[in-house]
Amino acid sequence: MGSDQTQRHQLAVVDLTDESMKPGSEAWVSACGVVRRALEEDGCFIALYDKVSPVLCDSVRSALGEVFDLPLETRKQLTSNKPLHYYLGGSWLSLYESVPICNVLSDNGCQKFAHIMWPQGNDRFCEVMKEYVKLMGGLDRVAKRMVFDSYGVDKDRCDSFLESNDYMLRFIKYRKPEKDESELGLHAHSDLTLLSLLHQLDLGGLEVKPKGKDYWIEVDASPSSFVIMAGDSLKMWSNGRVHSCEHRVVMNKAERPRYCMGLFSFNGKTMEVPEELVDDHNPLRYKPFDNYEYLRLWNISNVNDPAEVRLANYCGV
Ligand SMILES: O=C(O)CCC(=O)C(=O)O
Ligand SMILES: [Fe+2]
Repeated sequence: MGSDQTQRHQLAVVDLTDESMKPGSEAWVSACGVVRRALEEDGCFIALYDKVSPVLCDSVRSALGEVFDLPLETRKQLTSNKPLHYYLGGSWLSLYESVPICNVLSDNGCQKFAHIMWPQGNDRFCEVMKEYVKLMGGLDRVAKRMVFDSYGVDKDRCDSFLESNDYMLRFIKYRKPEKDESELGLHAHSDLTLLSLLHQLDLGGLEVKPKGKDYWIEVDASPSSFVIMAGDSLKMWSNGRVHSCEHRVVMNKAERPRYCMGLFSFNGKTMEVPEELVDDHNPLRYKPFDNYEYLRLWNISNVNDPAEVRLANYCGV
């Protein structure tokens, strides 16, 4: 281990602000290769994406503040019949807290959330969040199209897959640790998602462990970059080729609370490994997969299991 090794290993950066980045173009084909390698080796890459303007970022920071200024009892009202789509915090998550907007890309996702948080209404909040999640949703779609392209799965299949994707946005906050308290904001884990898009709008603290390595890479915070991570469900879809990104949050430099936004995607329909990803060298590893049933099986006793073990237990061939 050691800082030497860490410094030599840099996460891949893909510039999506580049106007020439259109499907089929040279820039696109080359970026698809970078994305595939990054997801297979590190489970993530950094997307530079300037569509979320500095003004919008400021408004999103204010929206985060507004959500966490509400009484705890109000924030805890966020429940859903979908597994893990509820308020998280307290107990073993001592510094971390997060509040979800479920079905956030549906027409009334933000309004439903705002209505529970502010029964008198909050039109400004809805306007800001709708604009923000539309842009983040666009980024998610570009990333998935790149993944499909890179494995030779065609656009129509990608479009029909995207239609059944379901999105949750989380407002995430970590309080500053007290003196003598652990600085671990969020323990090492991989997400159960297809993709997780993380926007460190404020302070850094996110760290990623590349596949098979024993060191962590710090991910710098920047309003114009997003961390795009593969979760267990994309690993399953890719027949195990994509690495479900191992990550954690460390609050060792924070003199104030840390805020972050996360867009998490799941699939609403049963998923199967595409035939393009199965051959003699890569025999089928997973049976058809129900994303929500998989979420339902998650619990505190398997939180530390590697994605590999969780997937093998749930849908291994
Ligand atoms: O706060 C972050 O940067 C990461 C959050 C995270 O990993 C999660 O909510 O699953
Ligand atoms: Fe995570």
